[in-house]
Amino acid sequence: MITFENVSKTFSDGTRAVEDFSLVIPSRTTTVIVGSSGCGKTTIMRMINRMVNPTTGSIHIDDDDIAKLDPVALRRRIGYVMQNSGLLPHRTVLDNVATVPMLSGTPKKEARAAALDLLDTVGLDRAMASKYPSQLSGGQQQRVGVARGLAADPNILLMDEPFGAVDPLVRTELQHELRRIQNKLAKTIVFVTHDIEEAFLLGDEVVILRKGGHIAQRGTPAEILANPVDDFVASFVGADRGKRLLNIQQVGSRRVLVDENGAVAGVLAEEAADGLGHR
Ligand SMILES: Nc1ncnc2c1ncn2[C@@H]1O[C@H](COP(=O)(O)OP(=O)(O)OP(=O)(O)O)[C@@H](O)[C@H]1O
Repeated sequence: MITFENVSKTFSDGTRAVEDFSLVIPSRTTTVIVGSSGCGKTTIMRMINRMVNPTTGSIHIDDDDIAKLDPVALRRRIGYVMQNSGLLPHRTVLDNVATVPMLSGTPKKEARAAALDLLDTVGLDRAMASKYPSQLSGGQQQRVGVARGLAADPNILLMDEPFGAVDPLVRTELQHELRRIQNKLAKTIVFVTHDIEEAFLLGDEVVILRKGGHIAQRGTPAEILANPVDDFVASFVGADRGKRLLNIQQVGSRRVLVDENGAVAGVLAEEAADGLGHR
């Protein structure tokens, strides 16, 4: 569990990035922090591993006040995946993944063997192990980035717009891959994005921010969609434009769901079961 208590951050140039932010992030679930550019998402995330220190307030990981922990040791036990993978260009894929465990004292052979297993976990062919980052596609680089984030077997994984720079098809693939990995590993994932679709797909809990890190609403995707608390949230999730409204349309003996443009979104599950399962 990660607890923010009345956390504020004012940068040295006077920018008040985050004002009085309080949040409890439950363990072993994915919490997505979503909001427009500049609302403070990255600042909030970076305070968890002390890449940024709060001006006031406190952050606890379970019972530990992180201000009292050594930042380097803290960073080594928290996975971090960023938008442009941040891979070391002159190291192979395998060594990029094995580096952090080795810095923490894992013997080289063991770290490399674990890194190969991690390539399997993130869906990368082991043949990629000896390649250099520049020889990989953007999507493959992000997979390596995820493997590297998981390499120290951290309880907490911070992900800062990790799929923001890849094309939409690969992005969808990576999002589904992350769901698969999370179903298996159950880490405490804090994921930052400006994309509400991504937030709803990945988040067990979604936290929608306004500027200054003010929480507009938090809840499960279903709770937020069913009851946007105000016009800001309704607009952010597209509910105000009827974007989320599905209509039931009769097609022969079945009913399908269509979106606001009349495009087919799916079929009701019990009818699909009747129609497809009991033929
Ligand atoms: N090192 C810094 N010094 C001064 N101001 C900063 C610094 N880092 C961030 N800021 C400012 O703090 C505010 C919040 O920035 P932050 O990067 O947390 O937002 P964000 O929601 O992650 O935005 P984006 O989606 O564009 O990355 C912005 O106004 C930003 O310009």
